[in-house]
Amino acid sequence: MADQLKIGKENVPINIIWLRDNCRCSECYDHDNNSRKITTRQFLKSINTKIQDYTQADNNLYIEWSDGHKSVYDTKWVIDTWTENKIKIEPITCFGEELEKLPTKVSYNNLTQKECLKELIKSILKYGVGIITNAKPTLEATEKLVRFIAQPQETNFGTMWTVGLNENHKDPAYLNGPLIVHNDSTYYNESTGLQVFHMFERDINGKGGLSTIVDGFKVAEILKQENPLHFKNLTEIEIESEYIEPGFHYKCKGPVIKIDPTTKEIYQIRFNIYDRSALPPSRANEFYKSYAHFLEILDREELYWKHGLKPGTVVIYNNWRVLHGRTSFTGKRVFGGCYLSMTEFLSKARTLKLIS
Ligand SMILES: C[N+](C)(C)CCCC[C@H](N)C(=O)O
Ligand SMILES: O=C(O)CCC(=O)C(=O)O
Repeated sequence: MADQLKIGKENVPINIIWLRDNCRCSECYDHDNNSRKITTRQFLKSINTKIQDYTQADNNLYIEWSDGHKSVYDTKWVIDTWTENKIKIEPITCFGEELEKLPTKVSYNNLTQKECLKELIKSILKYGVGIITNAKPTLEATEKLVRFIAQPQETNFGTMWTVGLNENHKDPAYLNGPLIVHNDSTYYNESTGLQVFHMFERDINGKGGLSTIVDGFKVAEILKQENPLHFKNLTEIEIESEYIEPGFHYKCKGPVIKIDPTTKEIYQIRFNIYDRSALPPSRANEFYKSYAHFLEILDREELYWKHGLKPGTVVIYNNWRVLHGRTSFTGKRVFGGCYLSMTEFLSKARTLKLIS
């Protein structure tokens, strides 16, 4: 017997073992707790069962199995799940100017409205950037607004953090030199998902200190167009990032461009010049040539959105996509913010039905 059953108007072929594995009857699945109920032994037996009989009626699929088990499925659910027909928001890759113009700006007071919160999250999913205006420039107010999305992530930098105010972290971010655009926490096993920045205090006579923002997905797209082999190398060759400070020693290996093995879509850029460790990459020559090409693209002016962070305006970046840096500066410059984990951010987007 064939190992597939063709169902629905379009005769979509569905794998039979998978069908049985995903029986949604109350014996196999606990709908109250959203979890499978089946025992190991039942599972091992179910692998070998065949379809005895089946009918399709009223948008349902009824199956009688060779071991006597009976299943009823919603036909559309089966087809959508098997074909991975998900609700999603495709990223739109941007040059610098677009990064400035396209992201949604939501006023702080409107965040209590579900539709406005959805607009903000949609913007982060689409462009990698979301902006909140009319916020009070304090760490407390920033925390309050961030919590509309998810709880801030506790890391070695704290939960809500400030930069420019007696910190004791030994990292160039806390000095006043220029920072080449990068992604943060490339050394964590799961890099932080979102990065929230809010300027609290800036010396009016201070020079520089502009934020530099680049869409990393755009850089990867350009690299792929210009040299598919360089692109492939950066999706395959793993490099290590490392971060050390008293009490902490993080290390994580991975490629610069992470792609989903099934969909082939890019889902993370892991680029940080400062935290790249000395561990030799495999295929070193190929790696360096490809990495140099990535850097050479990063030198192009048209990719940059350059702006001064302002008190009252909170900028949120997808740290798995957007690279951020800054120009060197003089004078007092105090900003704060936090990280949000990608896990929590995506969970929120799902509860708002923006993605599935
Ligand atoms: C954002 N905050 C100032 C808290 C931390 C900075 C972390 C800097 C580190 N080199 C990295 O890129 O991950
Ligand atoms: O000073 C800034 O604007 C950015 C600092 C930075 O890159 C960071 O904290 O990760």
